[in-house]
Amino acid sequence: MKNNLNFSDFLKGVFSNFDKKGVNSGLVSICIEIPCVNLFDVYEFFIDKYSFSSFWEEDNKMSYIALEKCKYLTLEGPKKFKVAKEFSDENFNNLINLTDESNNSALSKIIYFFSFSENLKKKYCLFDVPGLEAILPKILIIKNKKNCWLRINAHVEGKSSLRTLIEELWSIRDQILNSKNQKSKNIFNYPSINYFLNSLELSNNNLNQLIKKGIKLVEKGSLDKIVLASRVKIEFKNKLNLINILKKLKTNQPNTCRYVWRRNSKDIIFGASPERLFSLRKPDLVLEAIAGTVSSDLNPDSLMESSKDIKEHNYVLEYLIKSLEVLKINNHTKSSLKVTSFGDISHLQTLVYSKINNICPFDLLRVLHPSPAVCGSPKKEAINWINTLESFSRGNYASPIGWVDSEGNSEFRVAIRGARYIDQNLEFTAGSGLVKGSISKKEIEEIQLKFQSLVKQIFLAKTTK
Ligand SMILES: C=C(O[C@H]1C=CC=C(C(=O)O)[C@@H]1O)C(=O)O
Repeated sequence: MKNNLNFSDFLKGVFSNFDKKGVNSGLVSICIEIPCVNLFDVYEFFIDKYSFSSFWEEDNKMSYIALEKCKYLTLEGPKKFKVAKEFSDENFNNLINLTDESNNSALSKIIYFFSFSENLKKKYCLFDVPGLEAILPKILIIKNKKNCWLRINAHVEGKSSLRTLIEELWSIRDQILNSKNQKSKNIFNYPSINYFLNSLELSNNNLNQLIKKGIKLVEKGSLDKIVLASRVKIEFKNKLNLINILKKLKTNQPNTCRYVWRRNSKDIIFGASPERLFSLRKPDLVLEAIAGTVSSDLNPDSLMESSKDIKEHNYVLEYLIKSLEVLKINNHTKSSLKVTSFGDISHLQTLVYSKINNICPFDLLRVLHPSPAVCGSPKKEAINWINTLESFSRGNYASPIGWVDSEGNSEFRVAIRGARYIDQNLEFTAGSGLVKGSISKKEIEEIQLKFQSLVKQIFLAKTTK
């Protein structure tokens, strides 16, 4: 059925559902199952054809490519989670589903990217990002294990515009099925890895000062924990081989979520995040504490004996559990502490499981973000110190990126281990958690390790397919 689906039968089915809805116009959503495809082939084929796109890939879980915006909202100011919820409610209420999909993975989705915090630096610059971007994508190509779907959302006025939309869906379906045979012929001519690494070295001086100030704060007891970050900008005039970077990240950084938010060809955020903020498959909620770091080249099990790393980790874990209490979620269980490898880097990890009924993803976001994994403890004081000490506005670094579906299921990651390609530069940001007992040399090495783990994948992506 997936392969030999017939256009006129499909058209008839959608028209008949449209008639049953008793409307003549509105925001419609149409979905078809398609044969299993390789998302990299598909993304490579479409990436230059659409200005906006987003990519999301988790190992053995639902993954997608979103192309073009059907509905779009951006916002500044403190009400971003409330407004994000309103956007979600309004669009999912209005969306007229003209096809039935029994599989949850295929449901309509709205995708979100928030900024870390309000821009308190008050120095608005050209490359600032919105506090909230919420997008109902026009096209969604979804994959979960061996199953794939294509979904299209658009406003239609009457049957003839619905027919045009179905024809467009059908044409995209044909292009997806042929995308494997149409590889791009771009030549990617990257600078050498030494060029990247030298630029990272140059950032060391300022970083040293920053980390020392952070350590002083926690040693004095002004804060229990603070996560301070460094930003390195490298001129990058070449075209970015994003697909190969994603392939490298998938192979070399397992257990991460590979993400892309491509505002247009000149502004692209990408990375591979190890940090899940939450996963909600109603009623099951999973929170994840990831903090405490070691290079996977060293003995990762040493983390289990590092009191400094365990302390750093426990601030995150305690915060997650407190957040559940704030939301009046009283029952939870937690996994035992373990070390998980994400490629070059290993972290301490604890999972927190619970069941929820009436709590929406935006309540979770409001309470959970920013956790001490990327901010500190106490939260307010840590944010103030971050704004005082870091010389840049974090923008989307360390902020929630994810999706919410029409049933309220949701998944959010923290946008770390990434870079922003902007105005012919590559901008890397990475940080490290400081607690009593942190040693500045080690924290700087940790930040360098985080930079290098991504730089390596970008460099490796320049030639190999
Ligand atoms: C802040 C970052 O990592 C966080 C996530 C995991 C482990 C971390 C740590 O051990 O310091 C950080 O809290 C970053 O990669 O920029």
